Amino acid sequence: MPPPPQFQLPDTVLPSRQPEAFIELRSVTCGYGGRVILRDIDLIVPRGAVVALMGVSGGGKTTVLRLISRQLVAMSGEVLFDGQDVAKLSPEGCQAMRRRMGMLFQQGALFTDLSVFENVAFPLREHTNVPESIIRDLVLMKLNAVGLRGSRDLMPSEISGGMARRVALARAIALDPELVLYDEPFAGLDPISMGIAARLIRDLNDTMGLTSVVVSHDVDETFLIADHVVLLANGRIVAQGSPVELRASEDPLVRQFVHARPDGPVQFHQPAVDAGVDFGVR
Ligand SMILES: Nc1ncnc2c1ncn2[C@@H]1O[C@H](COP(=O)(O)OP(=O)(O)OP(=O)(O)O)[C@@H](O)[C@H]1O
Repeated sequence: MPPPPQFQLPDTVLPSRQPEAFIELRSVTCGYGGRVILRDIDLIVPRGAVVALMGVSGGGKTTVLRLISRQLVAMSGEVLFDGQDVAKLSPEGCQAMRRRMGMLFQQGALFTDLSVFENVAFPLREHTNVPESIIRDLVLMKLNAVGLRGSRDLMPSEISGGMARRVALARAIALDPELVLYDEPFAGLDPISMGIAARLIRDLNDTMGLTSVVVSHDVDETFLIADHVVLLANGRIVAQGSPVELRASEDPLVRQFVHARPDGPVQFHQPAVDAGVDFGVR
């Protein structure tokens, strides 16, 4: 019997569909005071995606957020925001770029002397001249989006930690950003509040047409909502892929991370002199 005909499709028949990059890091090396923290990093955050930055403590996750928001300038390489090299922006250009970002940083606590309403209104009053009636509607819409319209008159001291995080989220999206950067949005939350916060990040991303970058240590919550997970260790991206791909990975470092094992390629003990020497038993 003759062999079946072989078909070879030319490469051009199957276009390689690259997602549109909203944020892109190209060969970025950066650090603080001459100390290199991230070395030759390439990273793409596609428009509309939820991308999670995860990995060992001190691995440089927050540093990536600082690069994107240009609080830190790379030693070499490029950081592109919607195609623009952020290092080349004028002070006005940088301000305009930051207006397109919402940031929910760990230390971004609420103003304790302002009500929930006033906390969310703050960026609108700072950065726009919209009349009071419109500010009211915008604030109530954002509070509604995080489920706290009814809590507008409470003070930060009168709400739970999980609610406070949601108010901070409403404040981060007050100016209708295109990108939201989250630094450890689940830290210190109980499991239920964590689940609510995670769902909110995903829902707001999709309903408001945002792009989100989430730094997190919480594998379960983050894997539930992320499209793409980037694992950072020792100043490099050591793995990346969808949550499903990372869970299925056989790579020892990925396995250690996903299954929260204390030992593996990342050691629990930092380098130290022999314990016997320190404890005087040898
Ligand atoms: N402002 C700074 N000046 C000097 N060194 C810094 C500064 N900020 C961070 N570092 C150092 O850079 C490294 C990476 O810090 P970064 O906060 O980006 O890590 P991370 O992965 O977010 O850590 P964690 O998960 O613990 O928050 C750490 O070794 C840290 O000590």
